[in-house]
Amino acid sequence: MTNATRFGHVAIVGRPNVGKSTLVNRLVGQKVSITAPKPQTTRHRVTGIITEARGQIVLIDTPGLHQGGKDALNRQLNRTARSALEGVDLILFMVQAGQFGPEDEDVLRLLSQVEAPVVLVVNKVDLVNDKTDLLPFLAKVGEKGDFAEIYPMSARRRRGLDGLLDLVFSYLPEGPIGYDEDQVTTAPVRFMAAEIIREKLARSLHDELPYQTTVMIERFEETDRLVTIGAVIYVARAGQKGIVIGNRGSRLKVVGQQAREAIEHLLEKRVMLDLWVKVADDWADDERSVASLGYQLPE
Ligand SMILES: Nc1nc2c(ncn2[C@@H]2O[C@H](COP(=O)(O)OP(=O)(O)OP(=O)(O)O)[C@@H](O)[C@H]2O)c(=O)[nH]1
Repeated sequence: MTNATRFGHVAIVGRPNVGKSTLVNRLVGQKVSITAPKPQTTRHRVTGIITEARGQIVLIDTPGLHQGGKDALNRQLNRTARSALEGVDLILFMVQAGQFGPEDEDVLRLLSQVEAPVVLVVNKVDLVNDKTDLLPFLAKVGEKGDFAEIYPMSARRRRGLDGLLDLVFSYLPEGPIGYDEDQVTTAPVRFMAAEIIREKLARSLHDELPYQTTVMIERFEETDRLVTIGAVIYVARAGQKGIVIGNRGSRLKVVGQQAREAIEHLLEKRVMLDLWVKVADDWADDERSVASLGYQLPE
């Protein structure tokens, strides 16, 4: 018997809308707390850390599994996605039960270039009424790649979360945990605040959201009772500004209100949130501006 802990980095990849954020929130929300990327983790964008007695799982975000445009940002995102997948210990490739389309094929293609074991996570099984329908699907998608395991679950219904954690831990190498627990629980939340704002915006805009939208936190001041946050939503073109702001500011107001409430919930403190929308002129086509907005350019 050994009491050694396990520690490793795990990337969750999959086409948009498959349930990745839901899974991260469920895993992180249920087990510990949320963290922001530390300066030294330049290669990996950390979205959450799960700490248990048996070890620590660092969840990695892979921006850039986008399709479509061939502009600088898109190329950059794909490079970022590939480099984010280098050096991870495990990849969770998420698909939706009963669906495997061209977007899933694209993600799969990206995965063929990486070395880490890939677990095929089949999410939203709650949407499949007759579970016997699931078996042929699992068999079919299972043959599309070299998967270490196939794991059906439902992130939204919280079905299969504990099993997934067991599975993930079994793939992580033994080693000391990389983040101390204090740091995890008191970690900076600027990054999360930006993600929350972007998420509320995405929900409000549905498919209208231009993927070149970036949220930057420009001000973050915390006192015992109040957190004051100033954030800028950058859009690529002037025409998109109106979409984000909405009729007489209605959309921005709703997004701001929802984001504020979510951040208050996260911080357990009152939050003052100021949102601005700015046009970052053509930054999607300018690699230097892309870098200055937070995406790293490869050497
Ligand atoms: N029925 C069902 N819906 C789910 C499940 N998991 C996630 N969803 C829903 O699917 C939608 C998309 O989920 P997200 O977690 O935002 O998906 P995502 O993969 O992070 O999407 P992107 O951020 O666009 O890449 C949301 O409405 C979720 O509530 C599930 O297990 N069952």
